Amino acid sequence: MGSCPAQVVEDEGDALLLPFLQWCQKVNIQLNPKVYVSTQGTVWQYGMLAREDLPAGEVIFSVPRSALLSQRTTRIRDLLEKEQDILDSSSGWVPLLISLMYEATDESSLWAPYFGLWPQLTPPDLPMFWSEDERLQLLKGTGVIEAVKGDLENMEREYSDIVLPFIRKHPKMFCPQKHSLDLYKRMVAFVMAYSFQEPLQEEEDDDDDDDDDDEEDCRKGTLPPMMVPVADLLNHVAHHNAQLEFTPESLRMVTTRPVMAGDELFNTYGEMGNWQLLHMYGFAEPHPNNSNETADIPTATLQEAALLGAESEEERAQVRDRWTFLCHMGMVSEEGTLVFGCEGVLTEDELRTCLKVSDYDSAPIPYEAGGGAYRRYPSY
Ligand SMILES: C[S@@+](CC[C@H](N)C(=O)[O-])C[C@H]1O[C@@H](n2cnc3c(N)ncnc32)[C@H](O)[C@@H]1O
Repeated sequence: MGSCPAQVVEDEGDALLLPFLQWCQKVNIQLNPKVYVSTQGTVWQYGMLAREDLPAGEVIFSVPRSALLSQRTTRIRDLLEKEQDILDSSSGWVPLLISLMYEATDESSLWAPYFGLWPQLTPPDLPMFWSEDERLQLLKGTGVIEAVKGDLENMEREYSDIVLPFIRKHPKMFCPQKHSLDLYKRMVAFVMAYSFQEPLQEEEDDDDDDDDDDEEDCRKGTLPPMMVPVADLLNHVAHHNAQLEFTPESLRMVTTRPVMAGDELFNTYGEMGNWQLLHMYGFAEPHPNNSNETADIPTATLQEAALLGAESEEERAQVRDRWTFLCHMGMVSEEGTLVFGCEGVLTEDELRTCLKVSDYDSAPIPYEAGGGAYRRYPSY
């Protein structure tokens, strides 16, 4: 499958691509010659396109695990392991973020040609970089405003409470001027929009030397995110035509349906509505392309509506009492959300409960279950 870099770069005008593709060859990332990387003919900057027709099931590239950039592969891996107790955080992203700050600011890093694709390490234009006024004006009524508020608070707290003390403890390797809060935020944006999270394997090999590490990594029910060069050049659409597969030796991007010559190859970043895409990736799919689109209504809004509909103080008191009771029971919460997908309600149990709380207990629920739990995102 391997091919020389010049075969996989179409727009030779892009001076950054060729060194990156030469690096890919050096680290044994195998690119199928039937595809090429380009900034021309893609939905957003870098992307991958088919040079020839591709059948479903074709491997378009494979990335050996040694080329992944994670807290396990960075040159500061031993230090991160030694300091893991002070690097613990609710997001679980701190070790990767420190690894990225270290590798991205060192020209001798193995991953320097990878970071070289984004000069000045300019992150995508996520709403977290917009002004608060812009967010309030342009994103009113979406979940993005609250989500970004939480992200910014988390980032600032994590940087001052965990990252800065770590940086000061290791002055030979880090300095606060270079490894600043601004750089930290940009790295968070890269992790948000470019990283991958490997699904947890159900069975662990008992003899595996890495068992203790894996246990540590899995303690929050997910493995930590990692950077996957080349895989992160693919853009996303809901109706995607490729997806990433994980094998013990490598990660492989495989077509999920036939792709015609000239078409862009699209990965899936997950089943996400437009507000979630905007929050995490800074774009939304034009209507009606996003088959994962949802309308999300905070459960608290339903309670407010029930209170407005109550006709007496006694009825209002009843609504409040029932709501408080169900909050105590853990059946609804102030932060909960009702999610309506294109095909039906994705949070049917919560909707049923809320309607009961809201004194509409005799009303039939006119929706079919949409199937599947509402996908949650890391609180970043
Ligand atoms: C994993 S990167 C993909 C590579 C990216 N095109 C680049 O040039 O670096 C994810 C970013 O690509 C862009 N992107 C991905 N899919 C997109 C789409 N369908 N429409 C617009 N932008 C998209 C967004 O800026 C997103 O944050």
